[in-house]
Amino acid sequence: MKVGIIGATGYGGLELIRFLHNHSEVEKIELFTSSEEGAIFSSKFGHLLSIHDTPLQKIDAEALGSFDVVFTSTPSGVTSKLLTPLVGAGPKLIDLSGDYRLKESASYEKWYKKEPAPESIVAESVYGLTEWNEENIKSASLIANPGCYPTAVLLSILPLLKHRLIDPGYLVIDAKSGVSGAGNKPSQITHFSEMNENFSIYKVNEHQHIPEIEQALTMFADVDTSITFNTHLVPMTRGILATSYAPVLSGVTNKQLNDCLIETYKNHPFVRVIQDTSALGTNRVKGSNYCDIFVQLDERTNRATIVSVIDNLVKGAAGQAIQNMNVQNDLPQTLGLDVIPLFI
Ligand SMILES: NC(=O)C1=CN([C@@H]2O[C@H](COP(=O)(O)OP(=O)(O)OC[C@H]3O[C@@H](n4cnc5c(N)ncnc54)[C@H](OP(=O)(O)O)[C@@H]3O)[C@@H](O)[C@H]2O)C=CC1
Ligand SMILES: CC(=O)N[C@@H](CCC(=O)OP(=O)(O)O)C(=O)O
Repeated sequence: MKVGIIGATGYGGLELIRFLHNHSEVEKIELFTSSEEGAIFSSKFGHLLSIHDTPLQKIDAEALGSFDVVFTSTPSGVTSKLLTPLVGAGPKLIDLSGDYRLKESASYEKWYKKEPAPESIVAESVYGLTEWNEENIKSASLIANPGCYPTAVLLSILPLLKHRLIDPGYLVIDAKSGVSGAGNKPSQITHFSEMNENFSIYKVNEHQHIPEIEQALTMFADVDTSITFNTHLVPMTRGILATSYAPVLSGVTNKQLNDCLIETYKNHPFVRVIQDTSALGTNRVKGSNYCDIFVQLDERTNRATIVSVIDNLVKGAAGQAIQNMNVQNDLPQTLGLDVIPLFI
């Protein structure tokens, strides 16, 4: 396959390159830029010396039309403008931004405060939460890859909601992310001297992933609810840990909660149900496409504590995007992604 990456110089783009380089069905990877046309990639990113010594190319819809797959790993609001000319032009499209995830334009405008993508294109796009939408992904021409937080949260709570084991009315989700989640553009909140030795909350009750999570709960678990969801920045580079709290429904046991997760994911290689909290942390998934999940019933309060961890740049972005490319092209889901987490 011939693959193009728009936004290759960003963190998501670099991770796409890292995994696609080892993908046995990818023969060619070409890199596209909005700002650095002609620059030799490895002179900008020295770790790719003798691996990607090719020049960055100008984004050109006509040239991209001849590719089998095109990934966009560019900012929300910008992406839909770049992708519109490519829709229906030939390549299968996989977008890592938020531009095609929300089905209602008004919701996108409200939460992203940007101009929405054309409605007809959004209607055609398929939400790429791989483990939950495989059949639709197979035939998708445009995949809206999920956000990093929604990936972590949804994989852990969807089975329990779908099987009516927890109460959807009182879902509280507390999520923490490493700084690479904010991309490569420096800002006040990610400035080393203000982020280091600091643990902060941001976008309180107004994170753009709230409507995405709620939409997916309706789509996959037939649950219509409003969640409390808040996000925190942790002074580390990679990883998300999300803890969700929900009352269990009458009579539900700890075993039922765990059995539900184990049964749901028994044939899904990237989701691991963890029984022991000493094996739960962002370093257990770092650099890999795994999502580790854990659930425990607090019998004192009758509430479930549900935890999930991912690497935001892999299962939360580039890894899941390649997993989706594999499904879309009838390849084994693990192709190119079969790596052991970094751990240390
Ligand atoms: N970081 C994360 O953990 C996750 C990110 N995402 C989403 O994936 C996308 C990429 O994220 P990430 O790689 O972190 O972002 P980065 O900010 O690291 O990189 C984005 C890249 O997009 C390109 N770009 C910037 N502005 C424009 C523009 N106006 N027109 C065209 N290209 C532009 C730039 O490359 P160049 O200048 O070479 O064109 C830049 O390197 C974003 O939409 C993000 O929200 C999703 C899940 C997780
Ligand atoms: C740490 C950090 O800042 N993380 C980002 C996640 C970015 C992302 O995935 O946003 P999209 O929905 O635009 O793809 C955030 O909280 O906004």
